[in-house]
Amino acid sequence: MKIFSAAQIREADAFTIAHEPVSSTDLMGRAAGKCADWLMEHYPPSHPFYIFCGKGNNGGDGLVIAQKLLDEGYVVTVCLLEYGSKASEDYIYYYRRLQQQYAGRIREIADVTGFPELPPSAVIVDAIFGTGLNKPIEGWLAGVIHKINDQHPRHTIVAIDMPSGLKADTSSRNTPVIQAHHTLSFEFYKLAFLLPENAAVAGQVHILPIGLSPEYITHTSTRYHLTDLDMMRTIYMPRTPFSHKGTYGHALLIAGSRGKMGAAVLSAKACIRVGAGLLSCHIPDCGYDIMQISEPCAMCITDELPDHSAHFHEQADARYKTIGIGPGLGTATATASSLEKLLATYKRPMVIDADALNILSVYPSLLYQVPAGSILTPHPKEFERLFGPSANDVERLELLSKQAVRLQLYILLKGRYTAIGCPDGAVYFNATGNPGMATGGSGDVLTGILTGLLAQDYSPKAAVLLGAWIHGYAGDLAAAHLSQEAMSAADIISNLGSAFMECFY
Ligand SMILES: NC(=O)C1=CN([C@@H]2O[C@H](COP(=O)(O)OP(=O)(O)OC[C@H]3O[C@@H](n4cnc5c(N)ncnc54)[C@H](OP(=O)(O)O)[C@@H]3O)[C@@H](O)[C@H]2O)[C@@H](O)CC1
Ligand SMILES: Nc1ncnc2c1ncn2[C@@H]1O[C@H](COP(=O)(O)OP(=O)(O)O)[C@@H](O)[C@H]1O
Ligand SMILES: [K+]
Repeated sequence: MKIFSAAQIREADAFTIAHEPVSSTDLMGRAAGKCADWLMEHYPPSHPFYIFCGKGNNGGDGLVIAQKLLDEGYVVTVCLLEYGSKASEDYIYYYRRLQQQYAGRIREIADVTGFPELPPSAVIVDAIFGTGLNKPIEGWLAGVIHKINDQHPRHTIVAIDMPSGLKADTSSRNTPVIQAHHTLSFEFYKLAFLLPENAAVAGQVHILPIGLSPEYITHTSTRYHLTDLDMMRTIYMPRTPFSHKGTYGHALLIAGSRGKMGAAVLSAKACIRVGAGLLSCHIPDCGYDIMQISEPCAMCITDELPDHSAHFHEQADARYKTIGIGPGLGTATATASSLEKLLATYKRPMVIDADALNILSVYPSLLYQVPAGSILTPHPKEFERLFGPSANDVERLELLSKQAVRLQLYILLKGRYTAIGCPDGAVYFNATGNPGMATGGSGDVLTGILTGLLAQDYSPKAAVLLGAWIHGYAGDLAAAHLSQEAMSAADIISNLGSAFMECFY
């Protein structure tokens, strides 16, 4: 799914109005009508509604919602915020209609003292500002936003299109924003919903299709995308009947050190579970029994050193379709030196994670030696060590995209919506996964998955998109069976089979 900017959403709106054709008044009626239907499906008429409206088209949506709820017998109070701006034409149209039938339900608020007392079980609808927000909210309007947020523990807050105060494409850090329980957003995810810094504001996001022009959507390009199952089904490659283990590639995993062999085992298991043909693991001598017993499907090469690895560059030759390096590896000087030698000779796309990334952040010139098309998988702290700090999440995404282009790498920045920067500048957000995956070892599993997919001849782009998806999907199945609390990284691996079955069989 493409993620459009506020300006592109306005264009989509105008294109639809011109080409469907449909009047802008009717498009508002259609869009807001969907919200009213959603509200009536989720809240019976025993809930009194308080609908706060600005004077633009977001406010117009609020007026349409009010009219529909009142027509259906709901108890509605419409709070019009009078902040001096000129009302939009569609707002005026729907205001007149509401005024004719339900004048008694309308209140004007021009000051925070006009904020109503809310009865128990009231539902607040935030139709103050949407994608037309053009400056931070200040003065008494900010007071209203705070008053609404004060109700958060007692009353449900449903935002229309955007929580008011939230900017669609730029950071809204340290500005007043509605904290909604639900956001009913039209047609598209907005970038703002996917940023960790906005975790507290949008609540559950529900995308309501409103029939914006499919032609505009298809032909307009965007930097940001959200992955979905349809996209994954175009990427997934079923195994072929006459194939053999050679068809699916021989991967080399370089991982583990004393006390961190678990990371290597988790990666190895995941690599095998996504279908790599063969897996060899380069591990320190102390890990030999651990690996052989834990994962009999993997072959082992032990380093000359007992506790960490420093000779893996001697192994890393063209026999291997790809290499995954980093989980539990340690950052000893000898390990760093072996990584430097490996990067000087091995030229196929590989997966670089954890301690291998930490080594790169200490020796940044090595970043230029990483084979083009390789996948780096930093969590936010590792990303900052590699590429420096950012003032906010939007700037960090811009940095992600810029570095992916500059280095011609895929950079997978982990999080709730893992963001994948591509060498062409595009950024894909992964839609699967849950907080149960915030547990040691989840990232090691991801490294194994990505390595296993690259081994099978998935292109780096296909591997990184599918890998992030199936990792999160398996995590979601694990959480559904076990709870987010009880699941472990090993349970992500156990659920990879069901994830493939559900998504692709
Ligand atoms: N996507 C679609 O296709 C469809 C979209 N639709 C809806 O349209 C919405 C966008 O509507 P929009 O463009 O009229 O802007 P909106 O968010 O109402 O804000 C404008 C108002 O806010 C004011 N204002 C802004 N910032 C302010 C501030 N900080 N402090 C104070 N005032 C501020 C601004 O005042 P001004 O600056 O002009 O004086 C003006 O009054 C969109 O989110 C969706 O809900 C549907 O109806 C139909 C299909
Ligand atoms: N709240 C969350 N929602 C979705 N995915 C999550 C969440 N928290 C963590 N994850 C995923 O779990 C993995 C954690 O990786 P990482 O931090 O490297 O863990 P570790 O180093 O312990 O293996 C990442 O793929 C990340 O996207
Ligand atoms: K809103």
